Amino acid sequence: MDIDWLSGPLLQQLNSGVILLNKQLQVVYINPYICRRADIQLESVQGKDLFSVFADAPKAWLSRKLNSVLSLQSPAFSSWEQRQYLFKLPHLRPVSSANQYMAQNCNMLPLTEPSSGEHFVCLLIEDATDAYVYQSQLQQSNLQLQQVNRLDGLTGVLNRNYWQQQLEVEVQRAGRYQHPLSLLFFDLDKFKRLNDEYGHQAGDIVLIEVAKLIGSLLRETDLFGRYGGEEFAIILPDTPLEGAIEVAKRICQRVAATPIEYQQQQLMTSVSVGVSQFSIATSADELIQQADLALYQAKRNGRNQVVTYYPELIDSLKKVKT
Ligand SMILES: Nc1nc2c(ncn2[C@@H]2O[C@H](COP(=O)(O)OP(=O)(O)OP(=O)(O)O)[C@@H](O)[C@H]2O)c(=O)[nH]1
Repeated sequence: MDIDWLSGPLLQQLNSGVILLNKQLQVVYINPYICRRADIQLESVQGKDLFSVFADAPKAWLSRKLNSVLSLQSPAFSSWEQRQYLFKLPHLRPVSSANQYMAQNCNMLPLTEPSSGEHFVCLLIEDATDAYVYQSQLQQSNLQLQQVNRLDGLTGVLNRNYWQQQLEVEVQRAGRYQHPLSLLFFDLDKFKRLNDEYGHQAGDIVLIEVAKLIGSLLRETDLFGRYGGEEFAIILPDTPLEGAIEVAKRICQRVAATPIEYQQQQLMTSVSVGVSQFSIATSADELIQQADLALYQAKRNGRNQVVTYYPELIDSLKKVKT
């Protein structure tokens, strides 16, 4: 059966793009799908160089690819994942779609006219905008999920797991570049009493507000995490001991001076802070232990104050415990 009649209507109605080029990469044919989107008339572009018709196409890369299809007589493919688009064409998704141009998959096929033996290259262009948009949304959701997995659900500061990973990173960085690094450990004072007196919900609000207040006193590069129930920790990169003590004192003063609104009541709280520094401590674990010991000492000294770790502290605490 002769099916020559098929090609005309098919090319007219095909829901993908077809561009036929000769060996000089001049336009022989462009189907209506592309003409409509590129706002061109076939008659006015026939015989013109592809890159004069589509001035934004990646000329060096695409002409190399098309010439290799012609010389090797083997097909080539360009995916939207590799190059989002070859030709700047509008897509048919709603305007709200973030992607301005049609993402494209493009097959490049070598063709030979049977009677003359002349070689051509045919580009078949498929709209891959849906796949592009879905993948972008997926990446966005994964990113959000990753963020959520790093944060403490109640206070929004870093969770313990992620905070500890960051401490390892910062300790390695400080060791490698000989940068100062300090650590603050702090714990709300008499928090059990506050919970018992005003209820657990009031306790939660206090944790949220204290975390917010302290977060506002820190630098962008400081890493603020929730270590346990009412215990928090802050990594201060590039911060020597004196700077860390200053931050710790500021935290102590501001928390003690800031009432927290809860059901028309003003709740007062305070924190005790332990400070340690990388140089005396030589690992992440040691930094934590030393800040924790200093915090313990701050509690023993009467709370609402800052204590810096010093090596003799271990002995004095051992004596207390025995
Ligand atoms: N509301 C609330 N309370 C919490 C949360 N996590 C821990 N807590 C409470 O925090 C209290 C901690 O009590 P303790 O360890 O005795 O410490 P403290 O009362 O603060 O006493 P000091 O630390 O010695 O000043 C407990 O009552 C816990 O139930 C939380 O997420 N929300």
